[in-house]
Amino acid sequence: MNLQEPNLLRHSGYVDGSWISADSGATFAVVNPFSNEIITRVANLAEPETERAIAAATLAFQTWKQRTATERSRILRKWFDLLLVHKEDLALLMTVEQGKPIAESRGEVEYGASFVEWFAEEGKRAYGDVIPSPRSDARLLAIKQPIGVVAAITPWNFPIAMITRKVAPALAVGCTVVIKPAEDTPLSALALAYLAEEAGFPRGVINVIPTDRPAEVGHLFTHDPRIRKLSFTGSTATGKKLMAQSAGTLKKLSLELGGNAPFIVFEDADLTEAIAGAMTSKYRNGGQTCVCTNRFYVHDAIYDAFVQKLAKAVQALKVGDGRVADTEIGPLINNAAIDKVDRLVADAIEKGARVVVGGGRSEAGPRCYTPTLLAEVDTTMDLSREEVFGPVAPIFRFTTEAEVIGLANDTPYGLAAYFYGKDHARIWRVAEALEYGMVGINTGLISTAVAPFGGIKESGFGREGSKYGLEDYLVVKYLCWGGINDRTVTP
Ligand SMILES: NC(=O)c1ccc[n+]([C@@H]2O[C@H](COP(=O)([O-])OP(=O)(O)OC[C@H]3O[C@@H](n4cnc5c(N)ncnc54)[C@H](O)[C@@H]3O)[C@@H](O)[C@H]2O)c1
Ligand SMILES: O=C[C@H](O)CS(=O)(=O)O
Repeated sequence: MNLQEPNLLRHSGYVDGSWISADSGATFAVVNPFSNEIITRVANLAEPETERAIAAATLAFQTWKQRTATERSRILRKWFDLLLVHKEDLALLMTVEQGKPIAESRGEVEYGASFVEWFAEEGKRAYGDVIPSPRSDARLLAIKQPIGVVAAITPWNFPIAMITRKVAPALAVGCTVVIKPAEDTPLSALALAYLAEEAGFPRGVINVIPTDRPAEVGHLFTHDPRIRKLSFTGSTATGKKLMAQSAGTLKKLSLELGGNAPFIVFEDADLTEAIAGAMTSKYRNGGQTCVCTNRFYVHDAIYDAFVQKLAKAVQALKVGDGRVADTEIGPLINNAAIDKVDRLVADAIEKGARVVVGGGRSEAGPRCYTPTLLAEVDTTMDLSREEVFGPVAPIFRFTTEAEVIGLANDTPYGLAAYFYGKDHARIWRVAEALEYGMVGINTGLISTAVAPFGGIKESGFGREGSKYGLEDYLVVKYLCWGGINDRTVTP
């Protein structure tokens, strides 16, 4: 892999300002999901090294929180600048370890950097309140303070953005962080740490624990009382485990979990716009995003036209090595992922779904799946309930607004939903009726650092990005200041 800055390819953990090997000397392989080749090996850190990272973050918190928001902002801004200067190298590292097309990797570097830029400024606005006092002899205030040491556990599908979306607000308000990236994609996380060191973050403020032993490290994160906040992005199943494990030390939690996004097309929708939105919300990162459409609901009156138009766009998608400039669909992350997609498609076909495009593995690579479109699907099929996390578009029919709202909400998940239509009154009704944390209206792309990202129900809680994203790393302290009356004056 030819990097302009070879130092960005890191093989060690980053603890207390040092690049360290595992105490045991153990390493684990990082594999290119397209070629199945080992890219490199990385230090396999475990509990002892993690304990040292927590100790370092705890010590560093005492001084980092004393810096002014302006001083912290300047270091975050420098980090943002470095991320953009090294965009090409970071994108190549990401494509090689995660598989996404290089154009999407470049986009993610910019998207991830935008959280650093946004919170470099937002950290200066952790405003409190002066409260009108009910007593003449006292003054009341509410101030905001950093919660403390933050543990961040992040997924493989956005190996930069899911980290910066957490650590940028945490660092901006004065918290320190210990990050456990996904075992599939540690290289992006370690490159982030390298550039953070270059930007001037003091030792112990940022720590990265590469490991293929997530449960062991996670157990320490959830049980150590010095960790005051756990921010997790990943599957709902893992989120539930971590929440239960955190109960003993009552940690503040942010959980960004699984999704099952509906995409509704009403009979008055602009079909061209709806097709464009469908392609974006379904096939980005090969369908491996938490906000990807999982179920399409198309009004009966336009069903055939929609299927025909979407099929044409899906057939044109180029599958292959993410390093090739015009690749649009890369490999799935691992064998378990492609086996799951295979299982869900086979189940749907067995239960009567009609394959319009694709329907099986692609010859482009061992973990490549052909972009697939299934028609005449119904709720007996597993893919109507399970998150496919692959390039598969199942298209359901509906006839009334009430029917489709019921279908769309019939899931334990509540992350993102999308719908296309022109009737203004219906837009309000549907936007308010959908039980999701985020709703795209006549658009298939909603994610930005300036808006609150997050779900409800079993998609988790907490918000990332926007002014709301700052609150997840703050605590409110109430000050009641008595003795205000002038005691030299006799009443
Ligand atoms: N809501 C969001 O913002 C968002 C974003 C990206 C992905 N996701 C969800 O994540 C899932 C896909 O990611 P994934 O397969 O990596 O999820 P995952 O839950 O398997 O892994 C996520 C992270 O948790 C770690 N982990 C796994 N088991 C653990 C344990 N017992 N203790 C501590 N850490 C543990 C992993 O090593 C990884 O770092 C999908 O469900 C997707 O919807 C959600
Ligand atoms: O998959 C999870 C990410 O949050 C998707 S997005 O890039 O933020 O839309």
